[in-house]
Amino acid sequence: MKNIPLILMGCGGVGRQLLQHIVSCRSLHFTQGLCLRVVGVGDSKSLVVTEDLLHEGLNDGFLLELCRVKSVGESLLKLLDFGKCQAFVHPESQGKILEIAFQLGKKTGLVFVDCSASSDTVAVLKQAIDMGCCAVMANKKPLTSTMEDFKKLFIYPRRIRHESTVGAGLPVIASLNRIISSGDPVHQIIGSLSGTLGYVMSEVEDGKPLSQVVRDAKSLGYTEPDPRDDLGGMDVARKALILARILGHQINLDSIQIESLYPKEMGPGVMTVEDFLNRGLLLLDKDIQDRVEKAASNGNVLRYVCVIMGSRCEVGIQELPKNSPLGRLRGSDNVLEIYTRCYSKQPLVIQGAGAGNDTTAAGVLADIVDIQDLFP
Ligand SMILES: NC(=O)C1=CN([C@@H]2O[C@H](COP(=O)(O)OP(=O)(O)OC[C@H]3O[C@@H](n4cnc5c(N)ncnc54)[C@H](OP(=O)(O)O)[C@@H]3O)[C@@H](O)[C@H]2O)C=CC1
Ligand SMILES: N[C@@H](CC=O)C(=O)O
Repeated sequence: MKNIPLILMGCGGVGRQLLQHIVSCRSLHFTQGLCLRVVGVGDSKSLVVTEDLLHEGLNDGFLLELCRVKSVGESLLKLLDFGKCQAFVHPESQGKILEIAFQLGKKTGLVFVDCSASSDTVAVLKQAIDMGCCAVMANKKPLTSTMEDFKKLFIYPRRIRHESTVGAGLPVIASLNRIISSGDPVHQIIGSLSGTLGYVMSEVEDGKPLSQVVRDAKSLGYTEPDPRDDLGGMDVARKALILARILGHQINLDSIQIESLYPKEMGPGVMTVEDFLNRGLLLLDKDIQDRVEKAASNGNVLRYVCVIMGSRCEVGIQELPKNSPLGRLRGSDNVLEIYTRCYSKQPLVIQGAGAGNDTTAAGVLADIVDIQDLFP
């Protein structure tokens, strides 16, 4: 039986869904000769760790209780009542995480799973990789900081997986990597890569106000913790940057042209998330409705589109024929068209659900299972 120990950073919507997938796939993994052993789970404030790091993971009852505790907004420390764990609070927890990486990295290949939405994890991930650990990420921020960080994270490319950073569970990164490995040059990528903006556009087309639709997208688990990351185009820009960097372009976020759907006066430094959701969005309803109606009068729809051509990346709204591949998209679906030498007239097309906790966590789980060859 292959034993894959992992430590989960972030137990919000995606992280908790991942734990539930791990528990419900126990017998499937058993038939595949695999056992995923969750040795620790952390959030922004604390960390819970199994008592016997070398031999035992947190048991399934504990993991399900953890999901319950976090889903009602309680602290991980509450789990001390459940027994069989040690708990640490920040900043002590950071030191503990690195101690575990040092203890288990070379010996077991411990997988760091980043389901946080934080930039802070990059430092831990880089050190953990240096200590022999693997990394699986849904979090885009570590891959979109400096080029130096990006290179350090990929110093052992076999040990890092991040399928869910682009298109959630869709096989975007795997397909692109196969194209690159085969030496087939990528000429252009065009896509609609935001589940939130896809959902927003198609619901506004159906006559619903933007303010309501964004709140719905948040409760469906499509948005980033701050939905302005989605509406401002930053989340799509991060995905574009990840794709461009995989293609070998050494660029940064500031080289990407980004169109925002909200003005600077509603930015994070000015309004809280709650204020934006309750007050700011209402002020945007009319403008977006007018734009959608104007496009409809031309037989068109609005889509938030990402274009990568060489090292040039742009993300923004385009008015497109209703019957085009991007125009036909509904709900949170993403679509990506990859044009290469082999796929020149007809692009390789990847389409399907592009957001949501279930599909994203499934993508993370598949990544963890995919690196099993590295484990004894
Ligand atoms: N939802 C989706 O459809 C998709 C999401 N993703 C990505 O998945 C990630 C998670 O998203 P989601 O679950 O919705 O986000 P949530 O906001 O629901 O959860 C984020 C979690 O990360 C924790 N956290 C914050 N900072 C740190 C830190 N420094 N160390 C450890 N944990 C930390 C938070 O802690 P606390 O509980 O204390 O706040 C929380 O538990 C994001 O990066 C997102 O971009 C990717 C593809 C699709
Ligand atoms: N907020 C993102 C989630 C996936 O990355 C989106 O809406 O696409």
